[in-house]
Amino acid sequence: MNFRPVSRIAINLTKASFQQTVRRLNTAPASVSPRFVKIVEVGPRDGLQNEKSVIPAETKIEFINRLSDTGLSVVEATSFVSPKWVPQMGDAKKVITGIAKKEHVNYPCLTPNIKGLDSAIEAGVKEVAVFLAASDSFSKKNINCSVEESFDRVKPLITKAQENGILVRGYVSCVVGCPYEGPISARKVAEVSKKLYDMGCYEISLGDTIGVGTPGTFRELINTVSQVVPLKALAVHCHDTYGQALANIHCALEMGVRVVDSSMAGLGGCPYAPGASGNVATEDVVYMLNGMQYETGVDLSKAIETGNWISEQLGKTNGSKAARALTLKAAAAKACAPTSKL
Ligand SMILES: CC(C)(COP(=O)([O-])OP(=O)([O-])OC[C@H]1O[C@@H](n2cnc3c(N)ncnc32)[C@H](O)[C@@H]1OP(=O)([O-])[O-])[C@@H](O)C(=O)NCCC(=O)NCCSC(=O)C[C@@](C)(O)CC(=O)[O-]
Repeated sequence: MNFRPVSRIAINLTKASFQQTVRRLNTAPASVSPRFVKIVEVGPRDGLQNEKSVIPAETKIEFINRLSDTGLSVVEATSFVSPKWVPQMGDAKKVITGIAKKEHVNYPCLTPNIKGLDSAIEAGVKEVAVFLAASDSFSKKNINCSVEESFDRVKPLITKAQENGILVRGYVSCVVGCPYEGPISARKVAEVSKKLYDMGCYEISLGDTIGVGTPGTFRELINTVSQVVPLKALAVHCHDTYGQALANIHCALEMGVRVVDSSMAGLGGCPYAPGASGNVATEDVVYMLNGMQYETGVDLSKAIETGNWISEQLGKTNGSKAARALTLKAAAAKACAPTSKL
């Protein structure tokens, strides 16, 4: 089942009804089927932003096109951030205008400020994401302002995006721990999440930026945040530094969350989160969800092909365990198959 893209529907609405309608439509999959989990693929953005070698725009474009063919309904494509801060994303316009956009896929892009939003609008982007943190120290390192100042920065951005019929997703980073401050309280995360939701973000993605969470901390986190933001508007974004990502996602699913961020081949990491590893691999998430009879719309074999392809382009081993196991299994089966006689 494919997730219904809302941007083209929402664009004709009056501003007053925009926010409510967007929320209703974006949470539709869960209400249509409680077994549907929306996967937000962040590989082209979070996955590649921290790569040291320059990745040609053509490779990024082909990556996104391949992702669009796997059945994913959301592929976060790039970031309109300062190239001085994240050089790898300096080709945002070339990438977003170069892809073959599919009707059933949304292609959100990160925008930290009005300048980024303006560039995104110029490039025809229909959905953007703002990214804040629950930790002042991380916020200062990542976007050069405190958490409080970041609200002043994104408020006019959200308003302008809505005036232009553009959807806004909100990220909250460091939801369990901060690389500079240590543990972060669930109450602080709830406070930032509620403020972002009230400002008009249709979905709040809870980012365990350095992957320190466990099902214990995730349970407390989701319990606390869901008291102020509806569960159906929450997503989880788990880095896998301590090998806890799938367990944390499982915990979130059991609590009713139905949106999961992940990155093909487990690529990723924030340049301003030292020591953090990649995101949970999309292939591993799909494998787990298939086994639990959840629906994602994602074709696992196409996802594995795409993850293997991008890993080859980057000269890396595919970080997905499911992809490695299934690729080896397929190779072994091929080697054992009787050769046909000519
Ligand atoms: C927010 C700023 C811009 C503040 O950075 P600043 O230095 O305070 O900004 P500024 O307004 O003083 O501008 C500095 C220069 O950047 C330019 N500039 C300014 N804005 C833009 C823009 N949008 N696009 C292009 N250029 C821009 C601006 O024009 C100027 O250029 P100059 O005049 O010196 O030539 C900077 O800190 C920044 O870009 N940070 C982005 C960092 C980033 O992308 N981090 C990774 C994404 S977050 C993440 O990965 C976590 C997440 C979401 O995945 C969830 C999780 O895991 O937790």
